[in-house]
Amino acid sequence: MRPELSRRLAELIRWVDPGPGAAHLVSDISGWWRDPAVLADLGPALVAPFRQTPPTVVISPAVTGYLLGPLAATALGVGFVAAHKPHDGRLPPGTLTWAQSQPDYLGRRLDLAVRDRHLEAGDRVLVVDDWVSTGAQVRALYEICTARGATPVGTATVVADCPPEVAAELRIRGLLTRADLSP
Ligand SMILES: O=P(O)(O)OC[C@H]1O[C@H](OP(=O)(O)OP(=O)(O)O)[C@H](O)[C@@H]1O
Repeated sequence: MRPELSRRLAELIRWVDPGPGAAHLVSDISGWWRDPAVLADLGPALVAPFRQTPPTVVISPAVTGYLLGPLAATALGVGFVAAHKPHDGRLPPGTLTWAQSQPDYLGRRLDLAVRDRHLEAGDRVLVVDDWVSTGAQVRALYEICTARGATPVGTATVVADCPPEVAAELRIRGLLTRADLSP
């Protein structure tokens, strides 16, 4: 099942020219959600490496992470926590824990925020995202978990496009690497 899923994930990516001045093509991964077999298989495949040390909750950053995190959480039978990227002065309600990321793949230092009441001391947290490049956003989420007294157990991602030492340090497990993809 795993090689078939990997092949379909790679097939379904489209590469798009984002417009004038762009240095390279960007990926359009919307096809992953349009394919019913991929949609059914993604959650179980993402969480498989983490079943022996079961997480108590899944967390994902806005916005594409919100599409994948609940699939992974459902596969594990645990809940899901949304990590917001506040913009336009709009914040989620309630008491929040924040972290600012290191420069991400676009050089952005992003603020990430999680509602305190959804992460508890003792939670074992699995981060889920579609694509990890520098690991900056993952690292910020690990900081939030630690600040709440929770333990990040690792990151499940579709594409682990980060240096091996980053993947090892942050315990990132991906279904694909850049080498699996084109161009
Ligand atoms: O490893 P990093 O350098 O931190 O980059 C990876 C992150 O960047 C992308 O999200 P983006 O912030 O572009 O938001 P999106 O999901 O709305 O596309 C991607 O979905 C990851 O969350």
